[in-house]
Amino acid sequence: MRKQIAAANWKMNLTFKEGETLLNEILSANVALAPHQQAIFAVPFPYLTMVKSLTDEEKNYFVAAQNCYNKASGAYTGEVSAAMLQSLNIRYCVIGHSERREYFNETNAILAEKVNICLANNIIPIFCCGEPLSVREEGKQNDFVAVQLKESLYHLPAEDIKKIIIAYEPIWAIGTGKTASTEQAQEIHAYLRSNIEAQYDSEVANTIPILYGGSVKASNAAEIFASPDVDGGLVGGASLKADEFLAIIKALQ
Ligand SMILES: O=C(CO)COP(=O)(O)O
Repeated sequence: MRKQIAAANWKMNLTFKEGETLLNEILSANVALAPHQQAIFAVPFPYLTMVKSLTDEEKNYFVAAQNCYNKASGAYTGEVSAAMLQSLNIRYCVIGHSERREYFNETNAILAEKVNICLANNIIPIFCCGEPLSVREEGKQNDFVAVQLKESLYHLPAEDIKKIIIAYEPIWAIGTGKTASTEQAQEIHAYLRSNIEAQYDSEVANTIPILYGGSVKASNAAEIFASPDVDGGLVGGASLKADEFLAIIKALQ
């Protein structure tokens, strides 16, 4: 059975204390997750050890970094390496969020390096893809995401790409309150899976969880997650409120 994942992306929000309070509120609800379900909290670097110490991996609650650098180590002031994350036993890292692509000029080629360095350090990339509004309006979204996968993931052998989580986040739906319709999400998730199958095989394609991101909230999560090729969500704004994110965790199928 494919993993079903509710992933919180706190982005650059919350003080340490606010983050700790939010997390404690969520964890104290003790929502039981089935073996194929996971809740993952992608938090700012300074909060990783706090979140790591509070989340119980045996109960399928995990912490993730939001980024790492594409070089192993050295004179890169201000950057954080995958090896550093591994040394904190962090198991997941968001790679290629559209905000990083846009504001930090992360190209598909750089993201391929980040994917490689994560895998080399036993960190599972949560690889983000998704098109801007102009591309959606032209109806070219499938071609757009296909290039993102090809240039950042398709150099990987089957045994490595199988470890990855993909998050499809249409840029026009991020933080806008506008979600892709259930049909739009299912359609492009099915396309992503068929593209992976064409490059690898159906076993690989059916193993990789594909999360939807973009204005997921308590009121729409269950409907979005019900689609056969949507395996959960990567959630921004609604992950900053305990009751909202708890409802999203409970909406996992
Ligand atoms: O970017 C996102 C998650 O990574 C989505 O953000 P929102 O849920 O705030 O739209």
